[in-house]
Amino acid sequence: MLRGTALTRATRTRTILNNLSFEVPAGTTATVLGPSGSGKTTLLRLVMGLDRPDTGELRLGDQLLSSPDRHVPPQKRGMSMVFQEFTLFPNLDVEGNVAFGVKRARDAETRVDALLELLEISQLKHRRIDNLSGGEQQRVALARALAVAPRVLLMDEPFSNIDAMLRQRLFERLHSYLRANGITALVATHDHQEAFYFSDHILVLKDGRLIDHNPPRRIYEQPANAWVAEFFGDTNLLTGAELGVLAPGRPLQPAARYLVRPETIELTDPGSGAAAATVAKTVYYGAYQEVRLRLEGTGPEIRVHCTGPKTLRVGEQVGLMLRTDAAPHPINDEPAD
Ligand SMILES: Nc1ncnc2c1ncn2[C@@H]1O[C@H](COP(=O)(O)OP(=O)(O)OP(=O)(O)O)[C@@H](O)[C@H]1O
Repeated sequence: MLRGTALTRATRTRTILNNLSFEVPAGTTATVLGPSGSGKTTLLRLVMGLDRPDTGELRLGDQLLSSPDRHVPPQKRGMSMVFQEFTLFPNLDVEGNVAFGVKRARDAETRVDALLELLEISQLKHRRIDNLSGGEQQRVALARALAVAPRVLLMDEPFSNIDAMLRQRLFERLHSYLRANGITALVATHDHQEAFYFSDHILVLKDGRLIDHNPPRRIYEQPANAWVAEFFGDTNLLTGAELGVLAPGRPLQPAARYLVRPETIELTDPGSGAAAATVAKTVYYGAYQEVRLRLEGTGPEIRVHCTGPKTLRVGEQVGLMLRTDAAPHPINDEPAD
């Protein structure tokens, strides 16, 4: 278990990490998600031991790694970190880079070859670093970090330079590899799709505070507040009174606000459903069509994601209702810390 307790890191003028407490169970992957400048890299550097907390403690299992008066140096933590800007050795080839920390191990060559294969860079084995693409260098950096068989792998935006198709494939393989080898991982990203795919838990950071810390489905369906709801996807934030129009008979608090995800609203033929609306705008996203609706009478604009072959057009009349299996989540606007 990697455990941070009340970690704070500040400069003279500002607080970068504010009283962070979290747990990452051994062998699981957690992503650290947040907008640019929210403190993700600082948290990873602190876990790696490249930076020290001003207050709080960091432990791996029973071992105290960091506290205001104790600091285990990075090379003694059994961790590897893949940085946002790659730090490869330009004078060595790909193999030399990946083998750097394991040269003396008996199975070094097999281990290096297996990692090159895992990350689809075997064909680059004898290439120089300085003529590789950004995505290729990223994979070399990842292979090098795994080669030393770390207990904990820290990755800062590890797939930012890799195209979507390859990224998906590498995700799957890396995920299985981490699981099979019992490696605990902490991955910083600002891409929520990447976080959904990859994580057992997501740590959501905003302005240096941990505002949500839960498995992906919980974060998407029952986020800590409206900001988290919006960061993780399109939202409708409706009062109980507004939502009641789409879901008659549901027990709702009229003045409370509810999160209603766009895919939990069903469009029906005009004249059917719970309410009537007109299509005000549509955007095509491939897997679904986003439709913005104006309810008859007054009321908020409603966003709906429609799948299937039917294309809706601006001005068209539709019926709509909350899906019977949807569970609207009451939203609390106070940060949950
Ligand atoms: N050594 C430092 N001195 C002063 N400010 C710092 C220092 N390190 C980080 N910061 C500031 O702390 C904030 C958090 O930085 P950090 O790099 O951790 O954010 P991030 O979430 O990783 O951002 P990005 O997604 O852009 O990489 C930023 O506003 C940054 O400018």
